[in-house]
Amino acid sequence: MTDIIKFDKVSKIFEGKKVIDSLDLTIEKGEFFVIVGPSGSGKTSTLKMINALVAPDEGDVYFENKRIIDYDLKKLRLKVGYVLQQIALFPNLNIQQNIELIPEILGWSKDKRQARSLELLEKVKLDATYLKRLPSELSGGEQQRVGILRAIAADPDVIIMDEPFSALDPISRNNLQELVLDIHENLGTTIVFVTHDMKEAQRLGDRIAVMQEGKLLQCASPDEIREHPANDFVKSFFE
Ligand SMILES: Nc1ncnc2c1ncn2[C@@H]1O[C@H](COP(=O)(O)OP(=O)(O)OP(=O)(O)O)[C@@H](O)[C@H]1O
Repeated sequence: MTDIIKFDKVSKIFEGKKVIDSLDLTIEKGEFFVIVGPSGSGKTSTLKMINALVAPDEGDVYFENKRIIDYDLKKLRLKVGYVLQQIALFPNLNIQQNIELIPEILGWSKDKRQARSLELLEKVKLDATYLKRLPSELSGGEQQRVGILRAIAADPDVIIMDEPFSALDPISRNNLQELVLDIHENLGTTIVFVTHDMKEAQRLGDRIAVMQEGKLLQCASPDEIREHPANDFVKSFFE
């Protein structure tokens, strides 16, 4: 296995408080990596370092063996698909335009873009009539499906997802968990997924990083954590 992302003694200070504390973490290519922890533990800040929305105050984050700070920002962001909790489709663009945003920036031809949109919609069981609809004409679960398609449309090297399903009802949530597992299995894309829900973490993750107050408590497979929790906090969080 090769590393795709590496955190090397990374700290972040916000308003005098160390919200990430000397984080060492390696994410392997093709892995479904879940970061879990209570509110305020530093999950989102950690995730945002991968697409340079947050910069470390100490240490370095590496992407494909190159320091994030040495990347051209636009190039980096094209390599990293981003799915947010709030459904972040552009409300005035139709579904097709939303999905084709990055392929268009990358200069794909119209035919290639359209073929990709149709292929992706089919993957999530939405028919071609959805192409011309506006986001407001879709349910929350459907919008989040399209949000995921937009993130994967141009085959990014990594998809980062920040609590993408927490605003959805349990059925949509379950369906979308299946969808990302399916995408992961079929495309083999590295996924870094933030959640505060340990059940979701166990269902999705090849490995889980458990954070508390900016510190990494344990990083291991779900089975390993279940069998050998690093401390009482991890144990109770897992139960
Ligand atoms: N831009 C910012 N300015 C100041 N403080 C911030 C900023 N971003 C995050 N923080 C603080 O850093 C700490 C960690 O926040 P972060 O969002 O990374 O945690 P989290 O584990 O993702 O939490 P949640 O599950 O509630 O989203 C929190 O105390 C938060 O208030």
